[in-house]
Parts: sequence; structure tokens; C-alpha cells
Amino acid sequence: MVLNPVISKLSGKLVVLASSSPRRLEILTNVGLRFEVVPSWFKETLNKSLFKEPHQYAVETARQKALEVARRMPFKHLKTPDIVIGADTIVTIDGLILEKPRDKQDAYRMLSRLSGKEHSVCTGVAIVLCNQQENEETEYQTIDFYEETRVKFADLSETMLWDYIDSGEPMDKAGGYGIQALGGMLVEYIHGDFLNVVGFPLNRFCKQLDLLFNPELASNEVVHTDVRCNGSTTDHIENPSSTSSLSKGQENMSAAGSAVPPVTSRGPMNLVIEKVHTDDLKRIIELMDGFKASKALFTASKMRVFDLLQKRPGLEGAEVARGLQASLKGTLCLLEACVSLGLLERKQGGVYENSRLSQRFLVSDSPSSLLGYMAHSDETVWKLFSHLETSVREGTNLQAKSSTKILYTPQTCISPCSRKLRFMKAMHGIAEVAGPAVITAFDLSRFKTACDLGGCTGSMAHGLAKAYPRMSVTVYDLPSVVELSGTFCPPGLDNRVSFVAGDFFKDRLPKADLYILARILHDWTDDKVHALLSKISDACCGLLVSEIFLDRDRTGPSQGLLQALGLGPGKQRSAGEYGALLESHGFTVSHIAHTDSLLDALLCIKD
Ligand SMILES: C[S@@+](CC[C@H](N)C(=O)[O-])C[C@H]1O[C@@H](n2cnc3c(N)ncnc32)[C@H](O)[C@@H]1O
Repeated sequence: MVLNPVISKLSGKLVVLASSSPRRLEILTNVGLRFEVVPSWFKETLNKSLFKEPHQYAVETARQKALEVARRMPFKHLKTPDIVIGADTIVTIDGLILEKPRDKQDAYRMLSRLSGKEHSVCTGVAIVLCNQQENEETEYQTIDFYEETRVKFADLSETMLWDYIDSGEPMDKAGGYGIQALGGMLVEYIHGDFLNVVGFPLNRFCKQLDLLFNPELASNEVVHTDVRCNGSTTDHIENPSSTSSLSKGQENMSAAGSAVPPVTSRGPMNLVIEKVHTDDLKRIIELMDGFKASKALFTASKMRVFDLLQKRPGLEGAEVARGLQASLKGTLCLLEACVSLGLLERKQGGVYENSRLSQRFLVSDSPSSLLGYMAHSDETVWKLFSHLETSVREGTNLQAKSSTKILYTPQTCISPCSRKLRFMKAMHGIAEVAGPAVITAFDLSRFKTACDLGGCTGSMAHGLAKAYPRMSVTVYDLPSVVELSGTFCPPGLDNRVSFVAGDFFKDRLPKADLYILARILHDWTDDKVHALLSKISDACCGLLVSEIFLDRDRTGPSQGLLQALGLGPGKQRSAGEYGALLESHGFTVSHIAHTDSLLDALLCIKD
């Protein structure tokens, strides 16, 4: 029996599901739809940062999956489908898109991020209608939409997490869980379509088919419907942030922000080979050009392009050039590059505005400004990395031979005040952005006193004092750093935060219930870490270590492994390696949190 008359309207048509997901297959089979399954070869590698909203990414991926199958079938399967259905499900939390986990460690990171919180599950769906023209060309019309469901996870203990991961269920599922099976036990409640979380929003799909086959029902409420045709030799893929319709034979605009290179419709083999090549080629060029993108970002930040456009949004290129006192030609090139990188937007009339990204991170007075870190990366890290080959060949650390140092020690801290301040601003920027997730990763309210060792500008300490109103925090750092820390104190300074100057290897450490070591241990060898931990273990009963934790098999995250290339004598470690170091000093690891916010955290307690 078919309840929805539209499903029966599809009988006699060649309907294809461009997905190998057994869950989608089951949902559509259960409602009596007859279809063939042709899994798409489209790789899910669209650049997420190019999409303003996560659902646009899911919709574009669904569209590319369906179009790839629609174009391939006439050549590979020697038949042209009538309808191809593509879908892509993503899980988003705090603006971050989670797809299928790469491995168990990745699944762990995803699930611990979802633990105890509400997240969104969004499925983008594309229905491609293939109309064969008299001239043998096929015209493709795409109707797409998305459905969003909110899901709340229960608090998950470490044991539950690993038991679930070890069940194998998370591996082929967006967000690392399947609500229809064991994963259902992790869910406290959902708001919205359950089947959407499983992988296909059946109800919305049927409504959409209704509108398609009964156009008189269509109203203005129809979600995001656009028409794409490939009548000419190139098929246009639009800028994903735009919702405008496309016309036949429109010029390819992929360079202006499209996430996908153009696909030509020359022939079957060309099509396949070209697709594989373009994906790989794109990735390799992206990596090769990484330094150009960084340098464009550093230069625009240093020249205060984003501050100017924050104060005066909607300037033309010439006005920006005047404001920066720079050449028109150079400014225009820089502005255009920034638009292509998603740092600026070019609005109607060719005027420029900051993007969401630059408003948040690249404007001096934003609370999450990373301008200090940008200057440090440009002036210090960039220079260090020019010696990478020597360091790799000789096995010396990058900082050993260079006069440039990232690591601040009592010896290097005699450097000029301006460099010291630049370093402190860099540390401050990251601590402001990543600190809140670290501070709130665990309930620290039982600790009444804390000491942030190497606490630099006191950013983390002020965050702690704010989050835990009964806690007093001491920031301990080198005298030359403490001397300059006043510059960074927030207005209305909390008298529960105080600064102590000293050398944590040589001097006596203050007693505190909780010690914080944020971005300290990676700078030191195991010997030095042991020396420090033995002093700390006498001074506290709890210790919070915050670092980028490497995966157990050291295959990621690349942010940590790239940082390792530039380290002084220290080394990047996994949570397990930190745990072993800590346990040898009488600490027991109680919780580990992968915050996905630059820094992970580990809380351990003294036995
Ligand atoms: C990488 S920074 C981390 C800053 C801060 N914890 C954060 O996460 O933003 C290292 C800090 O340790 C401090 N430091 C290095 N050696 C030290 C020593 N021997 N005694 C006290 N502080 C030291 C540095 O001055 C610097 O502020």
C-alpha cells in the first residue's frame, strides 16, 4: 500500500538513489518507492569554510552526488535515469560540521563533543530531474532542500563512549552515531523529524515531490528551489552562498568562490578521470598555496584592512587603498585574494565588507581577536619555518640554530620588550579564544585555589575566576612577563586573581588546590616535565593539563603535528602519553576532553 499518491506517480520512471546508505535505502523502500541504487563517486571534499551556513554545505554535497550519478549513468549504465536522488547528512555543533569519523579517535573526539549538549542534524537533499532533449543532450533540473532536527545527548562517561565506539557502529555515520540502533541509547530527546536523523527526511521529501508533480500546490513557502541546466558544453556550479537560479550555458564562475571545479560533459571516461584528478589536484594545490594564503592573511591583518572595513564598511577598493595609504593596484589584488579566502565579502556595487570570520578574529577590538597571534606567526613562526629543511636534515630543533625563538625561557626572555609583548599578545589571543572551552570542560567548583603555571597574561586565570566565583587564582610566570601582564588585565580587575613572579624550575611554587598547565608541557623534554611534575605534585591535589593532544597513532590532528615541527626541545604528545607522565607522579587521570577549540584538556587528581 502506498499512502502518498506522489510515490505512485513515480512508478514507471527510472528513479535512482545516488547513495549506498542502507538506512536511506530502507526508508525509501519501506514507503513503496521503486528505485535503483547507484552510489555516487562524488567525494565529500567541498571546502566547508566557503559556505555561510552548514546546511548549504549539505545541500551542495547532495546536489553534487546526484548530478555525478545523473551524468555518469548514460555512459556507464547506458541508460538515462528520470530522477536521481542525492542526500548528505551532517551533524553540527557550535558551528562545526561533523561528518563520518575517520577512525576511532576521531569518533571519540566527535562523541565527547556531543556529550551532554544539543546539536543539529541536517540532511541536504537534491532531486535531479533528467530531461532528454531532441538533440540528444540531457537537461538537468535540480530541486534541493534541507531538513534540520535538534538532538540532545545525555552526559556520556568515558566507559560508555569507548563501549559505543568499540561496537563499531559510529564509523560510517555522520557525527559518529546512529540513532536507530545502539546510538539511540545516547539520546535524551529530539526536536523534529526522526528519520532526518536516521539519514533521510521522508516527510519533507514527499511534500517536495507533491509540489513537483502538483505545481498548483506550490506556494512561496517552497524551500530553495533552483534550476540547473547543462545544455551547453560546460556546467555551471554556483557560489554556494548564493541562492540565485542559473541560466542555460552560464559562464563558469568557480574561481569566485565555488567549492567545486567545473565538470565538463565531454565523454564518459574523460568525465570520470577528470573528476578524480580535479579532486586530488585541488587538494595538492591548496596545500602548495597554503603559504600564499597565510601571507595574504598576515599582510591584510598587519595593514589593518579589517579594522578599516570594520569602522567604515562598504568602501570601494580605491577608498581602501587611500585609507591604507597603499597602491591601488596592490590593494585591489589583496582585497580580491581576501574575498576568495572568505575573509572579505564584495557586495553590490563592488564595495567591500568584512566577512563573519574577519569580524570575529581579525578586528583589533573583537574579544576573540587573533591579530596578536597573526603578528607572532608572521614575524616569528614564519621565519623559523624557513629553516625547516636544515632542522629535518640535521635532527636539530628549529629554534636551536635560529636567533628567532618561540619558546620563552628565563634565558630568551631578555629579548626586546616589543618582541616579548608580541609573544604575550599571541598567547593572550589564543587563551581568550580557546580558554573558555578548557575552563568549562570539567566542573572545577570543588577547587578553591588555583595556580596557573606559566599563566602569561592571566587570560585563563580571569576566565577561571569568572566561571568559579569562589575560586582565587595565582598566575605564576617569569618576572619579565609578570612585569608586562598589567597591559592585559581586563577592566574591573578581579582581586581574586594575583600574579607571582618566578622560575618554575628553580623557585618554590605556591600551594594551590588545583594547578593549571596550559601549553607548557609540550615545550619541554620528558626529563624537564618529570622535574616540574614532581614539584607540582607536592603543591596541589588536582592538575589540569591543556594541550593539543595527538591521536593515539600520531596521525593527527595536523595542527598538533605541524606545531611539533617548530618546537624547541619539547615534543607533542597524546593524551595517553601525558597520562603516563602524570601517573608516574601519583596523579590519576579522571577526565579527558577534546574541545575542538584549539586546545584539549585533561584533569587528573592526586591519589
Ligand atoms: C606557551 S606559553 C603559554 C601561556 C599560557 N599558559 C597560555 O596557555 O596561554 C608558556 C608560558 O610559560 C612561561 N614560562 C616559560 N618558562 C618558564 C619558567 N621557567 N618559569 C615560569 N614561567 C615560564 C612563559 O613566559 C610563557 O608565558
